[in-house]
Amino acid sequence: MAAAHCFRPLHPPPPGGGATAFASSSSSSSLLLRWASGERLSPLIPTASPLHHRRERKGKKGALRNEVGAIRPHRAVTAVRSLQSQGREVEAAPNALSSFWKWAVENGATAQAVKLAAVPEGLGLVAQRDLSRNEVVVEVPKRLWISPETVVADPELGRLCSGLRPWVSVALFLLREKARGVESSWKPYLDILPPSTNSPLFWSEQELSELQGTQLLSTVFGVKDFLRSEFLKVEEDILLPYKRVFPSPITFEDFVWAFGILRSRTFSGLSGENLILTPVADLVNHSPKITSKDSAWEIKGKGLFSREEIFSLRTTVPVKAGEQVYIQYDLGKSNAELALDYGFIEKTLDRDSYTLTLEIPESEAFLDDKLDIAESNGLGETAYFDIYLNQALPPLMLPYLRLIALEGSDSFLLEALFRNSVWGHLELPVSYQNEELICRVIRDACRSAMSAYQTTIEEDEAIREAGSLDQRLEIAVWIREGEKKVLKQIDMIFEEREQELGGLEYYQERRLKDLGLVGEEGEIIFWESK
Ligand SMILES: C[S@@+](CC[C@H](N)C(=O)[O-])C[C@H]1O[C@@H](n2cnc3c(N)ncnc32)[C@H](O)[C@@H]1O
Repeated sequence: MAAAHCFRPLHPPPPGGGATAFASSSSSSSLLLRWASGERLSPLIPTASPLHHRRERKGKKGALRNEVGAIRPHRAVTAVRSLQSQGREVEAAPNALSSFWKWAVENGATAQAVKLAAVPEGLGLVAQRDLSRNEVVVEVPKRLWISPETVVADPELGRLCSGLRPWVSVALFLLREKARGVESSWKPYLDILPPSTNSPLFWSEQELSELQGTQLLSTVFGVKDFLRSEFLKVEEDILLPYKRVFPSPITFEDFVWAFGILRSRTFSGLSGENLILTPVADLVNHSPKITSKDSAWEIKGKGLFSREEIFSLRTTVPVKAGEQVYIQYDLGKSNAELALDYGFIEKTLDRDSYTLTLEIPESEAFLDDKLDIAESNGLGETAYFDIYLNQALPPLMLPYLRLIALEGSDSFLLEALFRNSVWGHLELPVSYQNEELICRVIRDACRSAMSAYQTTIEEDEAIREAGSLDQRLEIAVWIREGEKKVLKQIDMIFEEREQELGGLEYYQERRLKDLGLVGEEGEIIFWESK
């Protein structure tokens, strides 16, 4: 199977490349569904990804005693000959770790009771003593951050990169510094960065083929396509014309690497202009066991009189000596998002999701009215609904579906007279015909999406249970199994609904009850004179 021979557009076809839209079999219907996930993720991609649970704003929490001792380089030097990165042995210069710690300390980084060490996740931070919750473990002064400000202050890149998206300018900074080799003052940091992660952005065609039929695959194609167009722009405007600044060629793969580094190493809430790489703090790994919503980081002033900002990383749970300090990267991310951003998944079912994309077709006779109603309720011509395993459907989904499916004799609800009350009506079944249509279209779409996968849920389970999977294959199997389970769940919800259609109460019946013309059991009420 060659799934990845080309990148798909930002609006990718549905999983497996089948038909994009599903018109209902009713010839009069214009209900249109589009199934894809890439569309929503991709336009947001330029902002580097959140790494950890969001703190409302970059907080300057006033002066804080610098209570941490300097990192002593010798503490960091564990016997690491090669860094194990995501199951792959990555050759690292023997002294890379110690050089990195020495460099970080010389530039003002401090750490409390943690050492840098090789861990199953690559590199990580290991507690040197018992740590309580909320203890500061790493502090990184601003001069060690790599941010859009760093680029602006750069004598060569500052001018060249003005006007670029913040993440693109930081990516170019990383690539320029990498190319400078020993000339770069950032070399010790660049030397410990992994050459890739297990994000599907770095997978081979053969590895990607294991994702056949998945939304994640569509998203990967969409992101790659987006990255390619960004790369072609910077190549034309900066890389080729300014050979003096970029003497050696920068490839698309280099650009994807820089993007992957930003995506996997920036903390939640630090995106756009606030995007920063924070060497040392960015070595902290994620644990699914940490479910605390407490933020692990803040930005504050260093010392009582210093104005310099520092990035401060804390524990969010107690940690025993010798154990790794972990944080929760983002409670709100699905497994597909975790895979794309960081190259791992959580083996918990509540991260499995499927994004349902619904669209009011442009050909729709009542497009303006439907759009007006959707917009008044915080939705648009296209709406995305993340559906999670074992969770109820998003509350706005059914009203939106009923709105798209309104036609024929139900169209009176679109009249201006109903504008203030129509959403309330759409929250409940409108008519047998309307409700049946949405059930049929959703179930058809589920079946069509399911047919695009090359394995069944049972086959994936068997593959997983057989064990000893390569990490990337394990991600692929988990993702495709999870998506199918969610699709099956959606199908079952609408199957049950289909069976209930005859017993549901519809708009006209509710209206007659409101007018007192029909009783609770549907019986006609007569007014008889005594
Ligand atoms: C912010 S960096 C953490 C430092 C990283 N381990 C290193 O060696 O540079 C995030 C990356 O660490 C790895 N990582 C973090 N938590 C992980 C986990 N729970 N399972 C697998 N990999 C993890 C992933 O490669 C992820 O992209």
